Amino acid sequence: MSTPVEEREFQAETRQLLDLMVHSVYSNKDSFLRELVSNASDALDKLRLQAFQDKDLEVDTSDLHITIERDTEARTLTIRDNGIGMSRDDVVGLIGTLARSGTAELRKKLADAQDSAASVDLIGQFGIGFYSTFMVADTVTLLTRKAGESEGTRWRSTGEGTYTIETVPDAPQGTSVILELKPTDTDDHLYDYTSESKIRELVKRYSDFIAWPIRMDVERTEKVEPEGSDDTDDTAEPTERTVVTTETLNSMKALWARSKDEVTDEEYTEFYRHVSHGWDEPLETISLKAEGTFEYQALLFIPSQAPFDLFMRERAGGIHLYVKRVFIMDDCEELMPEYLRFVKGVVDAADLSLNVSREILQQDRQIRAIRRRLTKKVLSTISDIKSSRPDDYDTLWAEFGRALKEGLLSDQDNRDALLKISSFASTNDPEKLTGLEDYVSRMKSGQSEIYYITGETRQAMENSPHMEAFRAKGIEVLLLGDPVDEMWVGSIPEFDGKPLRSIAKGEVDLDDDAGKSEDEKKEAEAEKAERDKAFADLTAWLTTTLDENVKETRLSTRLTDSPACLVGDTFSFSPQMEKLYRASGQILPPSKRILELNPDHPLVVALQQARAEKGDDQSLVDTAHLLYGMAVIAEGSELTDPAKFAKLLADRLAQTV
Ligand SMILES: Nc1ncnc2c1ncn2[C@@H]1O[C@H](COP(=O)(O)OP(=O)(O)OP(=O)(O)O)[C@@H](O)[C@H]1O
Repeated sequence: MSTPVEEREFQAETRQLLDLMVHSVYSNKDSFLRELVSNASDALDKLRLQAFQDKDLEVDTSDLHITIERDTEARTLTIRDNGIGMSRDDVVGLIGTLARSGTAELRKKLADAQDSAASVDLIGQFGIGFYSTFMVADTVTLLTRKAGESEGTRWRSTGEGTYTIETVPDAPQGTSVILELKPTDTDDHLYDYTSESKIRELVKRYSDFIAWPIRMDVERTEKVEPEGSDDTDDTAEPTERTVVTTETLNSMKALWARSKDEVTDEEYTEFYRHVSHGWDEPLETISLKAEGTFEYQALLFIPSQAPFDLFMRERAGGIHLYVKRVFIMDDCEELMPEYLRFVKGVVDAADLSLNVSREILQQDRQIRAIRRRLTKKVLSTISDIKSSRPDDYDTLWAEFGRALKEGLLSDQDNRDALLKISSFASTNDPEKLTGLEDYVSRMKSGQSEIYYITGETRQAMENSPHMEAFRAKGIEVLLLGDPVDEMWVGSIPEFDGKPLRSIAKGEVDLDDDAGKSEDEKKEAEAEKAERDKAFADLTAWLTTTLDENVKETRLSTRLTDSPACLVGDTFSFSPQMEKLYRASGQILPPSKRILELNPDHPLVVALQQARAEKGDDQSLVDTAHLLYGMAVIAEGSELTDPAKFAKLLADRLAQTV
């Protein structure tokens, strides 16, 4: 039964996106066909799988295919499939709104995009699938019926604010998208999409590998022998007639089953776009074939651009699983560790059941073996890119480094490989990142540890008091500024036999004892003991006075300019780590740290003298709290009671002006 035609409005952000399409400045308008064929192919995959899993579903899957129909007179192009189809609710949810995760992100980015060129970049990042039809069509009609349902849905829009939707009784199962084409305008990259040769070219270029036949009616001229002609009459000329035949335009060859030298870069790129729903180019293509106990083929891609949802909980998956060319699922998490979630592609395993479920996959020995091998292969490929294509490596690291570093925490087996392909900011260069091997090659003679500091910004880390002695002595320090760095760095003891050491924890000894004689060493020790003794009263008094926050006070060897700094025990949490834990809702007991004093700083020297003269005077107690507060602020941490600190400071300044 038909329902009345209902007119609805697009969501605001959908309208904005459509507006971008209708008035598109995106030059590759041809790609609408790839998007529609890709959707149709997905719909056929889904139907085949559903029919296999649900024996009660009454559908004919004997001739699943895609048809392209051209009408040169009416200037329409129709892309039809007999796949899974959509219910009315599906149409409203999937086509009428931007229902996918990331909508908020897209909306924000569209609002931020200053000009149309910037918006076009967003197309590459988000992929806009079905809406790309409005680049080439004035009006788009979608007629669809879901497998197993009796009624269909017709949706129609000009892409300008509203669409109409109605229930129709007579839609064939599957989906047809009918495009009423804009006039041809080659200057605007709008070609004649009713032309046989154009469609042929586009299918070949974008969709040749699609596993389902893409059929189109084509006209052929045939010679016809004149009627009544026989062998004796050779004067009669043969005439010609036009016949219409249906041709399959694509080769349907699974790209992953072909050897790398048989496939062009362009074909790989199009396949990558099909599996990733991306519009960018792959940075690297990895083709892999395993024979023997577990037979499988894999075709993997490292993208050149991170998807917007790389760090979102609900993100689009990466690896499609096939079993002997039959599509099984499009997000097979079991085949790739979480930290390599940006890798896209296909794995076609020979020995799995078509009925395989997620639960089975999680237990499956073969899947685990494939995952191990794929992980190693991706990491070794990144390592190759790092050594042979530094610019590509820089892109890769900028896009995916944060995700890769999660592996340092979660993937013990590949930790060394991951450390080797990782890069970090360092005091060695204001911009260029460094690898650990390079750091080690620059280590000073006598330096046995790899030094690092963690913090929220490069500036805060570089200006932290902990850095002073390292700067003065020209010792390189890695600047680890990602929240994920806090997580892994404490769990990795060393690289290449060199311990990783936080400059904000434990005691540091930067004095190079190697060149000293025994006598010189003894002399230095005696000097230190004497200084400790001279400041013993002050350090003990500060520990008691600041008891709430400080567990020990000692003289520092890491300060040159600041009066004091705070350090943790070697295995304690850093303040940033505590903040992360607290932000994630964990309850941590308040932690106390060690206050280190710079015995050469005038403030510390004056405080020591004042202590000797005034004892427990309240003004000295205030100075102690100010000293502690300054140390907290200088390392970039937050004061627990900033108002109290500000008041102490104001009172003190009032006495000096
Ligand atoms: N031919 C079709 N048959 C069945 N469902 C379809 C068809 N075309 C689109 N859909 C449904 O509509 C959804 C939205 O399609 P759309 O092309 O906008 O985005 P997408 O394919 O999910 O992703 P992308 O935007 O990255 O291409 C699809 O995910 C699918 O569920």
